[in-house]
Amino acid sequence: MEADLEREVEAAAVAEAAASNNVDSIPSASSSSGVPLSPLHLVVLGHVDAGKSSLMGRLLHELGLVSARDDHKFQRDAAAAGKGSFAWAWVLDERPEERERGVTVDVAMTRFNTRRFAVTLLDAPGHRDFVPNMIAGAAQADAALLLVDGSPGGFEAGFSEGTGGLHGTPGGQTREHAVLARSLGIEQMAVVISKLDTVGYDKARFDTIRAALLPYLKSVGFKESSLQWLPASGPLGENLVGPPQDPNLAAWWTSGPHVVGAIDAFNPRERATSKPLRMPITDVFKSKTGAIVLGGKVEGGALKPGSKVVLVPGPSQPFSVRSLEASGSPTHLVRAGDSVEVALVAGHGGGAGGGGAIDPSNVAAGAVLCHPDFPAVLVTRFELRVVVLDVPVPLLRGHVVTLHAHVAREEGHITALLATLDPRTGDVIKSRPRCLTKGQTALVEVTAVRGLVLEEYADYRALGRVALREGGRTLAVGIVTRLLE
Ligand SMILES: Nc1nc2c(ncn2[C@@H]2O[C@H](COP(=O)(O)OP(=O)(O)OP(=O)(O)O)[C@@H](O)[C@H]2O)c(=O)[nH]1
Repeated sequence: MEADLEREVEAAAVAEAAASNNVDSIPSASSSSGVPLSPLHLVVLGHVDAGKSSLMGRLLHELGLVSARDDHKFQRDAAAAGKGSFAWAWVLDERPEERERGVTVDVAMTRFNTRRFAVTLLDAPGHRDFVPNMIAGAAQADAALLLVDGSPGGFEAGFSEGTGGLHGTPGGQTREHAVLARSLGIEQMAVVISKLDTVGYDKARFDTIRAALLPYLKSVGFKESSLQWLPASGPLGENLVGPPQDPNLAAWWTSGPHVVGAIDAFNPRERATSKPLRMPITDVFKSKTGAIVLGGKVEGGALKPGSKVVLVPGPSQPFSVRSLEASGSPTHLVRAGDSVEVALVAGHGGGAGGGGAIDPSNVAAGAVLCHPDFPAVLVTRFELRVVVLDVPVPLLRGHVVTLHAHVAREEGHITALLATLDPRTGDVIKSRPRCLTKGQTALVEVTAVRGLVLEEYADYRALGRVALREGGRTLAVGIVTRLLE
């Protein structure tokens, strides 16, 4: 991202760390040897067919998390469907839906432990049509694996630039995912180059892809020191949990990390425990006992059974937390950074079937659970500092856009072009420009049709980032500088 955005991101990180009171060193899970584990939300990104699902499916198998029976079933079902080569992907892609759900943001979520982390894995779809789901996944993530197809022509397809003009084609998802991930707050990423078996594990191909991709990743705001690079193959099980076995790869990949090693090399995120409770909702369902259960990641604050909460937007009366689950296990405390399921009862006590005032089908993905004394506000007009991406035509006042913020999606339009800015100093270059073109940094005013839960970025990073999209393209990404209405 541009230098000013970068600075703000860093300043906010320092402020957040200072405010977090060190409650954060309390771990929420421990490894088999009793070593405390930090939570890590990891999103897997990459162009369609880059090998994301196969890699993660095989990794779960290598970690012993897929039973032999399921393994067999996936191979058999995938083969029967004429998609034998997709068998590993089915581990993640084929999830039975047992519960009666209201909203679900369609990002496959799986948990596993590494030596240092209790990982919540978010497998985001690579197809362009599913970029909104990818945004929801990346918005919750602390780090990313970016899968890049190393086969002949594969990298080039994913890294293609869009063609300009109104009817031009958008660029590959390697580009779009990288810029979105960075703008949604992901600072550390491991680039995993897959399918090198198709070129005999040619080191030159690995080096060429790295040389082409690194300048781009730096230009969108990743620091070189926060990037890792490694080869791996999901279907062939190469370099996932141990050193490569194929002699052609082992010949030159001698001291670099394998996938699990790269995950363990990420830094844990500071937990914003001292901030007001904010939990954007990704999932709503009724438990077997009839209680309303909300799923999502706690971005700030903490919760325990008995805590009073409100849903914004939602019914005005508070609810009580009846029980909590984190990483699939019941718990008495959840804090910023945890992925949780919160069972609610009506605030005045309720019964087993309490919380009935929330109808699962009426909860929008992106509603936010808050403390009743510090509720979030629903905003319809706000100011954004944006970087304009690969727009087919210049952006004008009145431009209709889809707004993506944390896991929320809402229709809106650009109500004013306030100024173009110097990306380094933030100084105004031109007030009230007539249009915005690719690469410009600008201050714009945006109106949302129905309202979004947003925070000013300086106050609350996780709820202060917005992406503007239209017709399958990301037009601009930015941070919320002022809430106006
Ligand atoms: N030869 C080879 N094929 C691979 C490798 N990784 C994945 N594939 C194949 O590539 C195809 C796509 O793999 P997926 O894992 O479904 O790709 P994806 O990135 O999850 O795809 P989307 O979720 O649709 O974006 C499948 O046929 C895989 O078997 C690899 O390292 N080598």
